[in-house]
Amino acid sequence: MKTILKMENITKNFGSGHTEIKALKGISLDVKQGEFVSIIGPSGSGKSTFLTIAGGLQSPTFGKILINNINFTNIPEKKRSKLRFKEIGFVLQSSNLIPYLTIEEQFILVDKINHHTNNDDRGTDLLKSLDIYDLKKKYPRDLSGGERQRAAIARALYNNPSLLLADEPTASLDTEHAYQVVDLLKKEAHLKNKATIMVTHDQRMIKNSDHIYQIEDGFLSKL
Ligand SMILES: Nc1ncnc2c1ncn2[C@@H]1O[C@H](COP(=O)(O)OP(=O)(O)OP(=O)(O)O)[C@@H](O)[C@H]1O
Repeated sequence: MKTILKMENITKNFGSGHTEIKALKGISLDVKQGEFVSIIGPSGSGKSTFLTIAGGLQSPTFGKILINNINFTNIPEKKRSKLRFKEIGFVLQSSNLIPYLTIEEQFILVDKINHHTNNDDRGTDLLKSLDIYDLKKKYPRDLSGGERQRAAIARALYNNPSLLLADEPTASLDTEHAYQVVDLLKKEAHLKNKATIMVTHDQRMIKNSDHIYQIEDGFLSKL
């Protein structure tokens, strides 16, 4: 299977001098098509920093990132954001839905940006599999935190990215919906060949992952 994400010796420092924080200390990781990878670690260990760097939302201090064999670290920002939009789906802790669009309109926006025609079946399937189909005409502000989170997951998947990066996707969900979300992410990885990384501190969610890693104090190790 093709390698979708390749991270080589990634370091991230914040600040300088005696206040410098070394958040990531030389992390290397390959994720292939169809792999579901979980990363666990305590609060402050560097999980969110790792994920945002993997997706090009911030740059590493040192090291190299390749997405589908394209060097993500040294291309111009305009090209990087285009590639990011096409290839990467983010599920972030703050749900990144557009506040003035209904849930179904969020999908239409994705199509417009991509110059695609609307794939109603795909949108319907995703909303149904996350139990939020009946909410499709509502705005994000009218949903509960957990429903918003699931809508953000549906939108990230709708775009059909080759790499899916999910930061604590089950944090605001009850147990039943948490398992439902993880099952869907796994299914997308295995059946639709997506490289998926889920960062979580919930040990219950990492069962059946293809690989499990731990981040501790800025270091990544395989479990
Ligand atoms: N923009 C920033 N400026 C300065 N320090 C930062 C910044 N972002 C993160 N850090 C620091 O880097 C370290 C790793 O933070 P990060 O948010 O990646 O941890 P985390 O494992 O995701 O934590 P949590 O589980 O609590 O979300 C922490 O010490 C944090 O304070």
